[in-house]
Amino acid sequence: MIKVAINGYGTIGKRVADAVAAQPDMEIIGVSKTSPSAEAFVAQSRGYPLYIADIGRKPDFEKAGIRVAGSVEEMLTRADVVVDATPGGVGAKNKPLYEKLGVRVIYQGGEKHLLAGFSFNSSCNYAKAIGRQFVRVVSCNTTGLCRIIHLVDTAYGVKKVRATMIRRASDPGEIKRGPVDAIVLDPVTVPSHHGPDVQSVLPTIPITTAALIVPTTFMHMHVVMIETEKEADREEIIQLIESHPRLGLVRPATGITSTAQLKEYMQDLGRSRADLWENGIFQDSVSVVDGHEVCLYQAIHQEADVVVENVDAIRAMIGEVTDAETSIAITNKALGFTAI
Ligand SMILES: NC(=O)C1=CN([C@@H]2O[C@H](COP(=O)(O)OP(=O)(O)OC[C@H]3O[C@@H](n4cnc5c(N)ncnc54)[C@H](OP(=O)(O)O)[C@@H]3O)[C@@H](O)[C@H]2O)C=CC1
Ligand SMILES: O=C(OP(=O)(O)O)[C@H](O)COP(=O)(O)O
Repeated sequence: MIKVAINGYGTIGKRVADAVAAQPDMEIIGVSKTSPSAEAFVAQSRGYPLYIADIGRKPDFEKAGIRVAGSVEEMLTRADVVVDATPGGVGAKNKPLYEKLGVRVIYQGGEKHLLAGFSFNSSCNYAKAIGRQFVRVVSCNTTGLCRIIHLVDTAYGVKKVRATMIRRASDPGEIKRGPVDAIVLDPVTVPSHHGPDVQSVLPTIPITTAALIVPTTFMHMHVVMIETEKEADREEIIQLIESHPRLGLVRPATGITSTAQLKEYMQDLGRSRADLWENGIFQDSVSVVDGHEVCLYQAIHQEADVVVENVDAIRAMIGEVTDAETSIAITNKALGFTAI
């Protein structure tokens, strides 16, 4: 069993922990937080040993009725792989400790590519992660872009990509973030970080991205336009999406035309935390213009799509499963996840 520690048991960390615990070849040996808030109670109820960054705060946790297993450093020494899901920038501060202990670490998209020196997406470059000490799972939007661009590139060759990300303002529980009544250009300049981030996984893809933030919490929405080398065919693209384990089709018959309805659909399907792990590609939006430009809308659930990628990254770093298809199949099966 691969021993996994989650350093940072928040929005992403708590989901990765549950996904890891469901795998046949992995176990959670500990999760960490800095403060005794609700997620600490969740960790305790799930039976995950809880470690804390500042051991001097142990009495605060114990007063709240939360058992503390030890310090983060103690947790790290017991792990084969650490998933660092601390807030963006904290992972960089943790690196000297990881280097000192010689432990394998997966960073998240809030950290810079150079911190790990390798950016990961299961469908694009799984095998290149084998044996690495540091890997970065790219951000949620970048993950969604990489999945669809790689599919189209493999089928037709990609000449150029243009994508606009309409981004959710905050995660549902983040009460202090906005905007409440605005459309924010994030950033005002073009490209947004997503284009260069896609190139950190798919270096040969010419891509320009723009990003705006709107006052919602459910998911991001992408407008994607991909110019192809070879002539593309709409029905064939739909079939390719249907056979991809991390791409889903939002079918016209569902009547779903929004992120809100898609989230409700996941909830009603009984998905853990109503999570959409796959790209939610609106089938009716898939079009081919002039034979060489693939256009589509896709919903990306910011809290969910990177979770399954983290699980595959763990397996790749350990190197016992050497191909992406096998790892993806194990991950999906353990979660009971079949793309919509
Ligand atoms: N949320 C999202 O939509 C997505 C986020 N990401 C990336 O994932 C990473 C994590 O983001 P997210 O889950 O949203 O963040 P959260 O703020 O939800 O969670 C961060 C967690 O880290 C803990 N923490 C903070 N500092 C430390 C520390 N020094 N040592 C150990 N634990 C610590 C926090 O505990 P406490 O609360 O007790 O301080 C909290 O549990 C970021 O890089 C982000 O960019 C990627 C894709 C999507
Ligand atoms: O990885 C994400 O978005 P991104 O792909 O736009 O960087 C997550 O939604 C986190 O975004 P945030 O930095 O607004 O919390």
